[in-house]
Amino acid sequence: MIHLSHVSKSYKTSTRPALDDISVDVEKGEFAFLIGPSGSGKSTFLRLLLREDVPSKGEIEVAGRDLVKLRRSKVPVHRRRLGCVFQDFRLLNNKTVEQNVGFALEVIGRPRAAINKIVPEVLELVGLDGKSRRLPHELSGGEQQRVAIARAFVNRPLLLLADEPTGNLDPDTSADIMLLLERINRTGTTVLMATHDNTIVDSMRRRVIELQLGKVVRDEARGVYGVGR
Ligand SMILES: Nc1ncnc2c1ncn2[C@@H]1O[C@H](COP(=O)(O)OP(=O)(O)OP(=O)(O)O)[C@@H](O)[C@H]1O
Repeated sequence: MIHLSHVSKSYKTSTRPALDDISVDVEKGEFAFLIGPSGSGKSTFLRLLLREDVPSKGEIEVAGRDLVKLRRSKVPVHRRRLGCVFQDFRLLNNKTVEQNVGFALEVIGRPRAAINKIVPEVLELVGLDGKSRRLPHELSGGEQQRVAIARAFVNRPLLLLADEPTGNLDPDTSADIMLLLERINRTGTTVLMATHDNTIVDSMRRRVIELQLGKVVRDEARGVYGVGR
């Protein structure tokens, strides 16, 4: 699903590369954590997968697409096959829950009848049935993140990228969000999650890819957050 081969990324204004000769493969259906201290390159990694940027060196393939050769005009089609969730939810504040989720289908031209059928199903999956008419500010942080996950999942993406999705949530709410991401993973969606949350990583015992100063320093099948911590 994700194939990186000898990928480096240098920013013009920075002396050391943000990513330095990274080779990583993530298979279809995997659930993997991307961890590492601030500045280790996690966001850069995710940005390359989204094709928000291109590597300075190396090869990247996501869902069978070569992202280095991908034409600019094909980038939106690539992004539609991915779902994204962020720490700050990024909902449309003037739209209701169902409109936020439905919008993801509208922009790809799905007919209204399909949207009206799919949105309630996905809201039920994320545990938000009954709250479809609320605005984001009428929801708790955990509920807002559920809306963001519903929106990311409504197109049935092959790959879900999550950048610190529990960063603004308390531990109990974070655990609920992780159950939801696991449920989504069980539908066959590959999940890659960047996080600083050691409790979550330690409790899930999934694959851990650890970056430090732009290099992969650990890649463990059932890892914990910190070795020996
Ligand atoms: N647009 C940019 N221009 C120049 N340097 C950048 C840019 N974006 C990131 N960097 C540098 O690249 C390195 C990796 O940053 P990145 O944001 O990928 O780390 P991170 O692991 O996501 O950190 P955090 O956990 O704080 O979000 C850092 O040294 C950062 O200063």
